[in-house]
Amino acid sequence: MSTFATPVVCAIIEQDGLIMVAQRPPGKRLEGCWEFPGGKIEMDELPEEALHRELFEELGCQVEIIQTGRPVSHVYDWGSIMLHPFRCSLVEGSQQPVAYEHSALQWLPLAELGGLELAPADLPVLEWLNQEAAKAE
Ligand SMILES: Nc1nc2c([nH]c(=O)n2[C@@H]2O[C@H](COP(=O)(O)OP(=O)(O)OP(=O)(O)O)[C@@H](O)[C@H]2O)c(=O)[nH]1
Repeated sequence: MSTFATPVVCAIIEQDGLIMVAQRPPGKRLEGCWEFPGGKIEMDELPEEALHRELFEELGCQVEIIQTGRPVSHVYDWGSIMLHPFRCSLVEGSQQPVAYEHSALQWLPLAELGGLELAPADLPVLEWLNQEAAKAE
């Protein structure tokens, strides 16, 4: 197995106190798991550029970045990823997200995300979100 970690971006899209999660479709790795939308960073692409591209392709929406999280690494049996998380909001006038590539989308309060079957790499991201929410209280 390669020791190179595939760089991936994900967006935590927040709206009216809720967070959007997307369900991975059948036939893909981690089928049925919930994730934050995003995807692999292409060669010569900045993480932020990948984020905007992936969200437009997958959900047809445009976002602005509220906060950049520390990248987290995770080793799957098929290889490693380095996941770059970004807290985002929809820009004014953006289309509401549409599940062009996922099985389903849902908007949930942060406290309910822990009850989902999340992609394992997302657990430290959830921890970060909980820390940020605690700071904001
Ligand atoms: N987009 C996204 N991907 C994630 C998250 N957490 C996580 O482990 N991943 C993994 O990071 C990779 C993201 O690449 P992708 O979204 O372009 O994946 P893909 O299904 O087209 O490719 P793949 O089937 O080759 O993995 C996937 O292997 C996915 O399982 C997440 O929150 N968002």
